[in-house]
Amino acid sequence: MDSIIVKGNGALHGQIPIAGAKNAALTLMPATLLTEDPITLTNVPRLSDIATTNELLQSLGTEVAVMQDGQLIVLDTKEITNHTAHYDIVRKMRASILVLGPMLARSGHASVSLPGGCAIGARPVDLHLRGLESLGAEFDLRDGYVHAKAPNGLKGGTYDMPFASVGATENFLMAATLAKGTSVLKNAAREPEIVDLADLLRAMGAQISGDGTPEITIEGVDKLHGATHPVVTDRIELGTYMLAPLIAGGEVELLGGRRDLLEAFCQKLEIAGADITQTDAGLKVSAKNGRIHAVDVTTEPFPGFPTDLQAQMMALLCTADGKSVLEENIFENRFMHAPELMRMGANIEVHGGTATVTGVDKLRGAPVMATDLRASVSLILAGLAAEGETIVSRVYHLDRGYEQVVRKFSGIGASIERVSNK
Ligand SMILES: CC(=O)N[C@H]1[C@@H](OP(=O)(O)OP(=O)(O)OC[C@H]2O[C@@H](n3ccc(=O)[nH]c3=O)[C@H](O)[C@@H]2O)O[C@H](CO)[C@@H](O)[C@@H]1O
Ligand SMILES: C=C(OP(=O)(O)O)C(=O)O
Repeated sequence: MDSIIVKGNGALHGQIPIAGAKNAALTLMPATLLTEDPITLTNVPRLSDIATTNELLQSLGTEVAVMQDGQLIVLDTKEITNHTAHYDIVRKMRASILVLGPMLARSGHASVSLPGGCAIGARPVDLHLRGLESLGAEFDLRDGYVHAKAPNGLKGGTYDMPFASVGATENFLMAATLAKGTSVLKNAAREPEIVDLADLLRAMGAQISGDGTPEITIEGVDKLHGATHPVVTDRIELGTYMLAPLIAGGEVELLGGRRDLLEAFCQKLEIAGADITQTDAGLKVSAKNGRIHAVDVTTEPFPGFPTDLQAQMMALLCTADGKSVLEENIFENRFMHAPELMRMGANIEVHGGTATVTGVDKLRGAPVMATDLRASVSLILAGLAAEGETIVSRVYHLDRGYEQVVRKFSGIGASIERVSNK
C-alpha cells in the first residue's frame, strides 16, 4: 500500500487545473443505461471510482471506450444484458445505487446490491426507493439486494422528499425521463451535479425543468438518444486546493474555478481572511494579511457549506487565530480526521456532530491515516505547513477522488511524494 509524504516547504505559488467532478461523473455515467445510443463524456476525472463505474457498467452490458488518457469516455449500451449490480462492485462504491433508476426505466426491472454504510455514516437508500415507488416501482429487499420491478413500465408521479438527498434526486430524475406522463420532485437537491445531470439528460432528449431549484418537473418521453457532454468542474477539488495557499501562504490560481459553484465556502474563507478573485482563467486565492482567523461552519445541502469540504476546512482552522465551531449535519460520523489532526498537535474537541477547534501556532508532522477520501486530503493539507514530515497512509482513499494529487500539489511548490510500501 502506498503512502504520501508531505513536508512543510514554505509559501505556495502557481496554478492548478481543476478536473471534472467525481460526484457528477458518477451519476452521468449510469445515465447511459437509459439509451441504446452511445454517450460521450469529456472532462472526465482520472480516478479509481471512474474505473469502478466502468467495471459496473460493463457488467451490465455497456461497451466502454476510454480515450485521451482517461478524460474522454464513450459508453454504449445497445442492450442491458444483465440486470444485477453485484455486491462485489457495489460495496466498493456506494454511488453504484445510481444504476437502479435507469435500469428500471429502460427494462422494467433491476436488482442492485444494497450499498450499506461506510466510514462516514449509515448511508441508507430509503429515499431513493420511496421516490421510485412514487413512479410505480415495486421493491423486494432480499439477500442484501433491492429487487425492483415495474411490470407495466414507470408512470409519472409526485414525490415530496423529506430531505433533499442528492442521490435520491438523481435516481428519480433519471427514472422519470422515460416514465409515462409528468413527474414532479419536491424538495429536490439543488447541487451543481444535479444540474449537470439534467443538462446531459436534456441533451439526450429528456424534458426537464426546474433543476437547480427545489422543484423539478419531468415530462416523460418514449426514447432517449445519444449525446456528448462535458463533466462540470469539481467544486470539491477546487475548494480543497483553494485552502492550500491559506494554510501554507502564497497565492494560487485554480484553473477552471468558478465562485458560483462554492459561494457559501468562499464567503466563509473571506471571513477567515482570504482574498479570492475571479480571473479569466479561474479563481485566485491568497491570505490577505498572511493570517487566518477562526470562523464557524455548518454543513448543509447546496447552496450551503458542503460536507465534502468540512475535513479540509478543519485542517485550515487548526492554525487559525481563535476558536472555530464546526457542525456536521449531513453525515453522522464525519470527524475521523479530528483525532489524526490532534496527533499532529491540533486542539480539537468533538461532541456528537460538533467539533470545536482552537487554533495553535503550528502543527507537527506525524504518521497519520484516514478512513475516507476527504479526511485523507485534509491530512495532506495540514502537512503543508506542519513542522517536519507527515506520512499519510491508506492512499487508496485519495485515488478515489483526487487525480494526480502529488503532481498538482508539487506544481505549486509543495514538498510531497508518493512512496510504495511493499
Ligand atoms: C446533501 C449532501 O450534502 N449530499 C452529499 C452526499 O450525497 P449522497 O447522495 O451520497 O447523499 P445524500 O444527499 O443522499 O445524503 C444526505 C443525507 O441523507 C440521508 N439519506 C440519504 C438517502 C436516503 O435514501 N436516505 C437518507 O436518510 C443520508 O444518510 C445523509 O444523512 O454525499 C456526496 C458525496 O458522495 C456529496 O457530494 C453530496 O453533496
Ligand atoms: C463521500 C464522498 O464520496 P462517496 O459518496 O462516493 O463515498 C465524497 O465525495 O466526499
